[in-house]
Amino acid sequence: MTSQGMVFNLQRYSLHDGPGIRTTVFLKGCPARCWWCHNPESQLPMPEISSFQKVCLSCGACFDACPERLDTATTCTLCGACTEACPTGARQIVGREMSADEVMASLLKDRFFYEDSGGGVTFSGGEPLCQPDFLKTLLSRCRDHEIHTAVDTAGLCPPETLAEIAPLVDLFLFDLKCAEGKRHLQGTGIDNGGIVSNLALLSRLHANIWLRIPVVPGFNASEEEMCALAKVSSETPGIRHVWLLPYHATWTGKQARFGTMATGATQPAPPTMEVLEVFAKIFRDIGVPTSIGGQ
Ligand SMILES: C[S@@+](CC[C@H](N)C(=O)[O-])C[C@H]1O[C@@H](n2cnc3c(N)ncnc32)[C@H](O)[C@@H]1O
Ligand code: SF4
Ligand code: SF4
Ligand code: SF4
Repeated sequence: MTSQGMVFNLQRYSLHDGPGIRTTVFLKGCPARCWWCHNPESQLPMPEISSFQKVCLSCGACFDACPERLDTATTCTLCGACTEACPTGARQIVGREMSADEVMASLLKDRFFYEDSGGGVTFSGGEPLCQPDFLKTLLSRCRDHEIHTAVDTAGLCPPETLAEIAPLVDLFLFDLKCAEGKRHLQGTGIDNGGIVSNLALLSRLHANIWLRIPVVPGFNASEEEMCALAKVSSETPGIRHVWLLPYHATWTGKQARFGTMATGATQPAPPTMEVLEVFAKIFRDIGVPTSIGGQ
């Protein structure tokens, strides 16, 4: 099993990625390009330079320090000279190769919080199933330490990978973003056929799945779409709970940060609580336990 992987963040005291107090390990790399993704820095599988314009003083120190004169598109070697020269932290390298030992040392620091709160460790991203060997190593090591694990995934992997990982995981947070194939492709850049069949496969292998649905205006925030997703939820045996995650617009600041533009993205207003309650009722009316927000 691989003992090295590409990590872009380790977030301690996380309260929204499963039960209790958790540490969330964000693995870098995702084949999808959801335009609303609040972690755009997770998408490329390799380290990258970020430049957060909101805290940039335009002082030019990064330009002066860079042997390539900031020609990042073609010649950046990720040497880090610009990030060291930056006085505000506006310029950073995101993503670094970490060993399983390093990650575990960090996770074990909080094991008493996990035990006291009924929490544990969540692997997210990016798409954590894109680094299956590293993920397997970390899941096995957590199990050795009796740490509860969750995997936050959009099901973007071959079915064999999912089948191998499933027995090592205590809880799946599985995203199904849209039941309608064409709309899914337009919003995420990925066909949902493999995701739907992976969810069906997982429901035969695992009895503890929470389905998470980001409610994104202009993409899936309609009664028609929620009815279709509610039907899938009620017909999929392992789904214990559905969470409707209200869209939020933190991605807009980050898009500036990474210099990438989302496809055709305007910034919609987040859904109101009234609308979310109407959507939640659609699920509850057919017997699917449903909450609003992440846990
Ligand atoms: C960044 S994703 C990483 C895991 C996996 N790739 C996925 O999409 O499920 C983690 C969670 O954040 C949610 N999410 C992403 N962008 C969001 C946004 N702008 N508003 C609300 N939830 C968002 C996703 O739907 C998913 O449940
Ligand atoms: S990491 Fe190095 S090469 Fe890349 S932009 Fe910064 S200083 Fe230039
Ligand atoms: S060094 Fe930092 S603050 Fe100065 S121009 Fe570069 S990114 Fe902006
Ligand atoms: S699948 Fe998840 S990580 Fe990948 S782009 Fe979509 S929200 Fe972001």
